[in-house]
Amino acid sequence: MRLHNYWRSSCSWRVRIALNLKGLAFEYVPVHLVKDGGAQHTDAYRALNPMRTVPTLEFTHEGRVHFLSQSLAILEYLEERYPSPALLPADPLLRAHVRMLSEVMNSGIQPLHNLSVAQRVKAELKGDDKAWNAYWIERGLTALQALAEQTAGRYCVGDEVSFADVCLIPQLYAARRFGVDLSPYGLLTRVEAACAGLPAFLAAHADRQPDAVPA
Ligand SMILES: N[C@@H](CCC(=O)N[C@@H](CS)C(=O)NCC(=O)O)C(=O)O
Repeated sequence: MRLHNYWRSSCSWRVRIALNLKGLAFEYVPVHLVKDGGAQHTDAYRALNPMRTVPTLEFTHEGRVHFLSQSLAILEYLEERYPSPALLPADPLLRAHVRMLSEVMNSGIQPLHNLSVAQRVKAELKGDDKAWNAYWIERGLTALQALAEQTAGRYCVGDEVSFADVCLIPQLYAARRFGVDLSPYGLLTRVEAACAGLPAFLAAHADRQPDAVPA
């Protein structure tokens, strides 16, 4: 498998964690989102992913090369193809809770602070992109924590790592990056601390990737 991704892209990071948790080796293919206007906008990359976003997972299945994008679709594919260890609970209701929390981040937070959105807020609307990002992240994390209170154990849903935790860790990194005060989010940062020591999470961390830029 080859993962076309970027070190501090939260969506890429989700897939790196899931691949690591499932023990799946992958080749790291960096896609620089900023340098020279962004490699995601090149014809070569658009042929793999017309949405011009990372991640894209490239792999061969039954003799054909596939390019799968949309991080949650990739997580679902990995879960079905490589079910152990499970990243969704067996119980249908708890699975729905995991998906609900994941979607809060996937469709309710990340798209609003995505690079191309923030770039337009700044360039076209002459707005404060950092304040814009922080606003949507805070609003989303407040909802996320209230929702997670229904199910949290050691992790977001019970005591097993799930998609929700896989989405949470990069989301909190992005929150800090945009100056969000995480002190009101005790439940979320407690789950983050529980994940932090797990090897799969450690290896997937943005700062440890080959294309990471030291602070
Ligand atoms: N829903 C997509 C979102 C992908 C996405 O927005 N990726 C960001 C990085 S986290 C990106 O590539 N942004 C590039 C840009 O906005 O130009 C997914 O989950 O994969």
